[in-house]
Amino acid sequence: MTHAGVTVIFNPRAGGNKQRFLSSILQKAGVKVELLQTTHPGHARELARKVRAHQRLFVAGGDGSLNEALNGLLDAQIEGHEVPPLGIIPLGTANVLAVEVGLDIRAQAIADYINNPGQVWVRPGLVNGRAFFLMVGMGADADTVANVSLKLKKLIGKGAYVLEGIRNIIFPRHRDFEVSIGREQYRVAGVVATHAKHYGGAFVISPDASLTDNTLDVVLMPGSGFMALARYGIALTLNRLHDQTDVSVVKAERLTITSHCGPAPLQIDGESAGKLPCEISLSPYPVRLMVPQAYANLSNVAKDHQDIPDRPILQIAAD
Ligand SMILES: Nc1ncnc2c1ncn2[C@@H]1O[C@H](COP(=O)(O)OP(=O)(O)OP(=O)(O)O)[C@@H](O)[C@H]1O
Repeated sequence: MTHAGVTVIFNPRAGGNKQRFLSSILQKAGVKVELLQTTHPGHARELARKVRAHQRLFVAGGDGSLNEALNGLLDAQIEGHEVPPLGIIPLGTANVLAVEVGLDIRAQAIADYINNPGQVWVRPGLVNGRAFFLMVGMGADADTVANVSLKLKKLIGKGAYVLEGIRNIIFPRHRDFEVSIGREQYRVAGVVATHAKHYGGAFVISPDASLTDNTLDVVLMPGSGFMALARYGIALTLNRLHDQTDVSVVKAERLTITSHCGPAPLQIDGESAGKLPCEISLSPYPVRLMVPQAYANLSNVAKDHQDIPDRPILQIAAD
């Protein structure tokens, strides 16, 4: 990759303030960066929209900040601009995208990645017009994200999600959805449409999913009782959710989901955002994601094997 200027969007609230860790990474990388600090939720989107294509843009924060920056790039693309490649400096609580692409979280490894990233093309997901890199979910997971105590998250990090998740298994709020994929209809208690293998950290939700595929894996969970929800939760922590006998994983480019239990919340890349009904598809605007070299090489080997072109095929006018 050529040595373009580096812009870093930093969320000082991600994962508690990790400014010192960021300074140490940038010092080790030895690059001069333009550092843009967010001052409010949604700010990363505004900042990313203005970063031009000749820069390399890194988001120092969690998956939520990365999602905002991704949406800023989508805004810029819709306005007709070329956009910069996007990378992650993982400072958040769960950092699922960093886990997905195998980015080591030690300062020196991140510094090496900043200086010498690989690159893959990704067609982000779109849900009701909002872009996502990782996943969109509804049911116990979205209720958990919507109701997690921010005070507790500050104190115990991911543990706050575990406690709220258990509460939502015992006292489920929303668990009756209808998923339409092509001509098929599924009545389920929970669903996650994922572009990533990983979920909630290092848990594997769908081993066949890939950020660089032109499909999403739709994980359908029909069981709505306490025992079923508890089993799904435990199976997820053992990376075995996908092979529960009542769970199915369907590959899809487009789906719609409606609620039979009122205006249920959505979680998008781990943040609570919007409510059902929703339409999910893949964005016609691909982005360049900066990843560790090993991940880029593996993706390219897989592409050679499957004869997939370098840049994703656009389907703007299709179906
Ligand atoms: N200056 C700020 N003050 C308050 N909130 C902010 C600020 N900048 C960004 N945010 C918000 O912080 C939220 C959480 O950020 P982010 O996802 O990056 O960190 P995290 O939640 O710790 O990590 P993860 O998503 O990996 O669990 C985002 O929704 C974002 O809108």
